[in-house]
Formats: sequence, structure tokens, C-alpha cells
Amino acid sequence: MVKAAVLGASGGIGQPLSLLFAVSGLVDELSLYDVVNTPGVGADLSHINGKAKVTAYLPPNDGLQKTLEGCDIVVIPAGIPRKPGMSRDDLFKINAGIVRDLVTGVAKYCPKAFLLIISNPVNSTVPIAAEVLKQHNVFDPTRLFGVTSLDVVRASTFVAAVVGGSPTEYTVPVIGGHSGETIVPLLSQVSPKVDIPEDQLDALVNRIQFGGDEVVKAKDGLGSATLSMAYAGFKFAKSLIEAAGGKSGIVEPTYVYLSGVPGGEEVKEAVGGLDFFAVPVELGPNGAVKATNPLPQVTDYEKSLLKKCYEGLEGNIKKGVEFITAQGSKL
Ligand SMILES: NC(=O)c1ccc[n+]([C@@H]2O[C@H](COP(=O)([O-])OP(=O)(O)OC[C@H]3O[C@@H](n4cnc5c(N)ncnc54)[C@H](O)[C@@H]3O)[C@@H](O)[C@H]2O)c1
Ligand SMILES: O=C(O)C[C@H](O)C(=O)O
Repeated sequence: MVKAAVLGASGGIGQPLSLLFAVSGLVDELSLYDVVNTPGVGADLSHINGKAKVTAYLPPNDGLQKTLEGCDIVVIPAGIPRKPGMSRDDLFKINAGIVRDLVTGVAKYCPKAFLLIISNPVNSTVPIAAEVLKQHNVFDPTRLFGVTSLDVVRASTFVAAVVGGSPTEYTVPVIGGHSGETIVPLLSQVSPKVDIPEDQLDALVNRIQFGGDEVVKAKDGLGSATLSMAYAGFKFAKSLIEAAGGKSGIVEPTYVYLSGVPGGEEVKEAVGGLDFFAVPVELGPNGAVKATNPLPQVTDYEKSLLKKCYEGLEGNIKKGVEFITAQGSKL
């Protein structure tokens, strides 16, 4: 019996993500939560003749508690998206409080669930989630994941656009964080190996780092990536559910609290002591099993990208942590 919840289920990401869960055959119950429209989204999805029983809640009458009780996996895409001209950090003001309150619910009602954070700025919202869980004495770093899989999905698509072939052929390690220069694609470690022409390297890296901006610009004020994000978020959730069910050898890049994940201390040392960082992580029955360390093999070019990444991430992480610690008392 697997119960999944989507918090922010009525939104641009939440709806297609919920659809993918509903038709996946991977979950027995799919629980939808949002501050608006979940009765409609829930009624609609409940007509699909899949195995998932769909339940839907709004905040009144203990809706969050009912959504979360018994959950094995919780995905949070709640919060506002960017408009042209905004950075992901500009979303902090509103989304930090939304993530804090929803994760407080997770800490109270399903502290052992896998928790996947999509809401931006991921570089800061994941540290917020960790601090909330710590305050409730239920923080298990092997179960908290910042979802960076859209960067990985984009990277393989954009690499194929340069070197040819099918995007699904390429596995590109994308490490660091999830915004602009904190996103670091390791093009020297693509599998199978690719040769990026020297004169196209900067443009390719830039496209991977700023791929989100392409969508924000094209949507012209109506939001950011939703469909590709739902795909990428579901892909990660599926890997996690399958690994929990016993499938071995699954590795997905994800933004984790390094100290609590096996292998993470070695990465932490290599990235100048940052507490959170995205690296390829092997998944198992209890979540993160091993963080792999791709840093010893990086090229000088990638080292220069990483320098900027570390600078940006340090401030983003601090901002998230301090948002909770400054509030002092228990949430
Ligand atoms: N991690 C990534 O790679 C990635 C990719 C794309 C978008 N995002 C982020 O995901 C978030 C959502 O994007 P979207 O396009 O779906 O936005 P959206 O505005 O379409 O949907 C957000 C939903 O969250 C709901 N919501 C707001 N406050 C809530 C609360 N307190 N509890 C529950 N639900 C609440 C809203 O009602 C809305 O339905 C944004 O912050 C966006 O930046 C992250
Ligand atoms: O670009 C955004 O704001 C949304 C998301 O983080 C993305 O990478 O598409």
C-alpha cells in the first residue's frame, strides 16, 4: 500500500504531476491538497480507471492532516512561479512561508515520508524544510530531496541538440543547486562520452543553467515550466518508489543535506563545506543510500563554473536556514 500526496495539486505543476501519479499504477492512494480547487481536480482525476484511489482536501476541517496521514511520499510544488524579469530568489518572500507551513504538517502527520521539494527557490526551500524537520526532531536526511531533475532532463535534451542522437541516450550529471550559475552540468562526464565543439561549450552550459528563463520568457507572464517539471518530478518520484520497493542500482541527481547521506561528507569536503548540494545519489529502500562524488574528475573549465556555484549556494542556504532559526521557538 503506497500513499502519495501532492501539495499544491491544483497548480500548473500540481495537476499534470497528479495525473502522472494517477495513471502510473505505482500508488494505491493519491491525496491532493491545495488552498483552492482540489475538489474539482480530485473529482476529475477520480474518474480515471486506474488503481489509485484519489482523495482531495482544502485547508478547512483538518485538510492538511487528512492529506498527509499515512503518506509514504509527499511532493511539494506549492507556491508562486516566476514572471519575466524575476529571479528564483525573488520568490523566497512568499514561498518560504508556504514551504515552512506545509513541511510543519509533514513533520506532524507523516514524519517518515519521503519529502520532495519542487517549490522555488529550491536552493533555500530545502534548507527551510530541513530546519523545520530538525525543530520537530524528525529530520532524516536520507528522506529529504530537492528536486533538480528538470535540469538533468533539460541537459540531455540540449546536449542531443548539439551533438545529435536521441536525448534519452545521454545521462548528464548536473550538480550544485537549482538556479542560474549554481546549476553546474558536468559535460566532461556525460555518458556515453560526447565531444562538445569548443566554440559551443559556453552556449550549451548557459542554456542548461538558464533553461528555466526560456520557458518563463515564452509564457510571457503566465508562469514557468509546468509540464516538463511534472514529467521530471514524476520521474524522480517513480525512481524513489521503485527503489523503496526493492529495485537496485537506481541513481538520480538530487539536492540533499550532505552530512546525513552516506558518502555525503566526502562531497561536503570537496565543495568547501556547503551543507546542501545536488549530486547523483543512489536510491534504496530507505531513500538516499549513497551520494556519489563526481568532483575529483572535473575539468579546469568546470572548476571555474563550480567556484561561482559555491558562492551563490552559500548565501541561498544561509538565507533558508536563518528564515527558520530566526523564528526561534518551535513551529
Ligand atoms: N524545482 C524545479 O525545477 C521547478 C520547476 C518549475 C517550477 N518550480 C516551482 O514550483 C512552484 C509552483 O509552480 P507552478 O507553475 O505550479 O505554480 P502555480 O501558481 O501554477 O501553482 C501553485 C499552486 O500552489 C498553490 N498554493 C499556494 N499556497 C499554497 C499553500 N499554502 N498550500 C497548498 N497549496 C498552495 C496555489 O493555489 C497553486 O495551485 C513555483 O515556486 C515554481 O517556481 C520548480
Ligand atoms: O525557471 C523557473 O523559475 C522554474 C524552474 O525552476 C525551472 O527551472 O524551469
